[in-house]
Amino acid sequence: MRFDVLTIFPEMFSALTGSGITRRAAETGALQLKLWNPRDFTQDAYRRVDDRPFGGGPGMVMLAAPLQAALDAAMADGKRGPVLLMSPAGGPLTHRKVMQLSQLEGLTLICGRYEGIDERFIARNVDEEVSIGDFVVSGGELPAMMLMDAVARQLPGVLNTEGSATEESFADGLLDCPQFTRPEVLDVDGVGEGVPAVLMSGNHAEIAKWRREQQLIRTLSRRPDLIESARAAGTLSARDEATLRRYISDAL
Ligand SMILES: O=C(N[C@H]1CCCN(c2cc(-c3ccncc3)n[nH]2)C1)c1cc2ccccc2[nH]1
Repeated sequence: MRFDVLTIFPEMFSALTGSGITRRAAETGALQLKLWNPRDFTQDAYRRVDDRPFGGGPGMVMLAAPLQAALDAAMADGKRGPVLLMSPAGGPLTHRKVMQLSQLEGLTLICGRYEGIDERFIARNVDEEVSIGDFVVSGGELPAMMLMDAVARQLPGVLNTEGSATEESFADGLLDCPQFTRPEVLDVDGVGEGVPAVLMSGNHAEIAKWRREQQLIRTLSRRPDLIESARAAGTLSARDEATLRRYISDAL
């Protein structure tokens, strides 16, 4: 999948292509990233990408022209899917949205800085605004990298075990179960903490049952809204509902 990203800080994206799963995805070509710096498309000697806001007020606003020239160059390099603006005002990035985006051939992401982008550029070019949460960070770059990381994990061949992508948290709308690894007894402040016996049993049916129950219990206690969504989506089985009822009655 091809990502075209407009940013005045292209060097930030080495965090995505320089390590881990997304580094391997970039090396194998599963994830293709092309960065377009509006500063490279300025016409003035100072390579200006921002200016003072009309109407006054603090800070600076990103100029439309350099962004437009950078976007036009990206499009000339091959139109790739919708143009998304990373913004707190956007629709929430959810697992469902990530799955939808992962089906596309490509995406163009706009990363704003300063106090924002001239609205005329947004109105003319942006298909959709996407938010990673109700908070403001210094620029759209980190939100863009989070979106690309989440999408890349859903691309064929990116995760080692196919099961990971489908089994990971949110894939079935629930939070993840607790994970344990060696040592079998972990010395914490002189106290040996063990691992749930079922995980050491080798009984894969019982392990799967325990993990599903833990997912349900964790989700009910931390994100009950996700239980309602899963119920509405019809992804809770009769056994799941029985587990939830048992947990609730035990908690009363
Ligand atoms: O686009 C905006 N700001 C630009 C310039 C300042 C840094 N930017 C930014 C994007 C985000 C962001 C993106 C996606 N999800 C959460 C936050 N935080 N900060 C990009 C922006 C800031 C803002 C604040 C309230 C409502 C809407 C808003 N849009």
